Amino acid sequence: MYDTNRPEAAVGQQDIKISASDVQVFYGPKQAIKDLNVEILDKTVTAFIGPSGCGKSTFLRCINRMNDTVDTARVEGRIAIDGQNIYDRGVDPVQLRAKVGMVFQKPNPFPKSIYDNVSYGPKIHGLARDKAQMDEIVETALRGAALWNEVKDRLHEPGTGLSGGQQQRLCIARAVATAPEVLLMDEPCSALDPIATSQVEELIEQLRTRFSVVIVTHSMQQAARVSQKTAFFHLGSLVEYGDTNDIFTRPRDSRTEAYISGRIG
Ligand SMILES: Nc1ncnc2c1ncn2[C@@H]1O[C@H](COP(=O)(O)OP(=O)(O)OP(=O)(O)O)[C@@H](O)[C@H]1O
Repeated sequence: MYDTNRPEAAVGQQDIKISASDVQVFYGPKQAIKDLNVEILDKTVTAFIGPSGCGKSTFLRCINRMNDTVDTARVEGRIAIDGQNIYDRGVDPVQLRAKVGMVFQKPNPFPKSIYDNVSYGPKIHGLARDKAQMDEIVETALRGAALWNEVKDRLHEPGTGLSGGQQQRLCIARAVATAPEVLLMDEPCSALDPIATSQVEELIEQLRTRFSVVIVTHSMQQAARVSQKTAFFHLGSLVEYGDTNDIFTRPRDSRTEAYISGRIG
């Protein structure tokens, strides 16, 4: 039913990058995530799938503490990156977000030039000594986001003047410019046409050679194409997590089976 003919051979014994234990998330009195435990691997694409409102984005946003910005949100439990609990008092969320980048559903470039969009993060984190080094960071990030050739002659034009697909790759360049270790993507292709979607999917395949990529997607075809691991969420619980191939061909839980066969959703 789904194309699961992906480079499985490339999935070996990767290290655990993110480890979540007994995570509960509340918005006011309402519980959005219940008793979540999961280990997400380095250099792997992990897809979060499940019906609308099941908590995929909520959990994704816990991984870089974006939920700190929601007044009513409360996160309990432990989420560790390389063994360090990101909710420890000493962790600075701004530093954390440089290490754990995020790309949103709707491309959201700053109202600045293409160059400034990409140099913004490196600038606030002091990653460049001088202009020459910043130029290099910007070029590397744009190349890494497969956008350099399209924009190299218009770096000082507004990022908002690019097409939707180019804007999303610009947002990916902006996220990769701070040399993150994890990239979180919340339905990154939902506003893109099929050509731009396949460019972003090809990019995801390249990005995972460098870091851990976690993607929320409503498209099961996309999850099957881009991910090696899949987590199925339902009503705030992580129901099933495993190799993407197994989830789509031999789901263990009847709720997963019902979702992938289109009976719930
Ligand atoms: N800022 C918020 N305040 C209150 N409740 C929220 C907030 N954000 C999400 N929720 C609730 O938390 C639950 C999980 O939402 P979440 O957005 O994580 O689900 P999702 O699986 O990503 O959904 P979708 O696929 O529709 O994007 C839902 O019941 C939602 O209404």
